[in-house]
Amino acid sequence: MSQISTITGVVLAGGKASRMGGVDKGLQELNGIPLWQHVAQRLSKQVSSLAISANKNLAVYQASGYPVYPDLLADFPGPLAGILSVMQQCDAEWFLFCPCDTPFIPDYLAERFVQQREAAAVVWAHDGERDHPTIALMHRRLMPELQNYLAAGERRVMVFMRQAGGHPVDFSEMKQAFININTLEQIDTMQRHQ
Ligand SMILES: Nc1nc2c(ncn2[C@@H]2O[C@H](COP(=O)(O)OP(=O)(O)OP(=O)(O)O)[C@@H](O)[C@H]2O)c(=O)[nH]1
Repeated sequence: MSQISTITGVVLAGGKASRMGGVDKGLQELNGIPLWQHVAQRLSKQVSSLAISANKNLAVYQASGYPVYPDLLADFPGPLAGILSVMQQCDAEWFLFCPCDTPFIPDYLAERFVQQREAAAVVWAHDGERDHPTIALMHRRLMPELQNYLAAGERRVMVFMRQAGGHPVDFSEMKQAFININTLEQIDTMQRHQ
């Protein structure tokens, strides 16, 4: 993998899932498999180790054998809080973050991120239409900047990543792989149309 030898993949499963009525989104099943596992299966083939960021049902996630890192910042909700908390608990250099609600991510995410990173400390996926800032390859040297950003009351992922000198990486040929699931009705519809 050119200039990056090891990457820790992280499934982000620690959100509130308010659009699902507050259930644990990662544990909702699509075709009999929990959403987080769909992502883990695709991600684990691309990285040297895998971890899970979760805040509820920790024992269920831990039963998978992967390390599970809860958020350490109770007052800082949002994906960036999960990202920072993982970096504080896991000393890997490079992380490939991916939300638990994108079950069809490409199997060449890491490869393309590494190839097209140039010198950036963070890059994220762009599907040709939309940015996906929580699908991102990120270096731990951004930790202090991220800490300051959150401490200043900021939450927006995209704003932070641009400010940190990052850039999007194009995956427009695989736009459908970035479908994300936010409601239980969406899961229902997908299963009915298969
Ligand atoms: N660790 C952690 N992950 C989070 C947090 N908030 C969101 N995420 C994750 O970030 C990804 C994108 O989250 P969103 O869909 O924007 O938020 P959500 O809480 O999952 O869902 P909504 O409340 O319906 O917006 C998902 O994988 C979430 O699990 C958080 O506070 N901590």
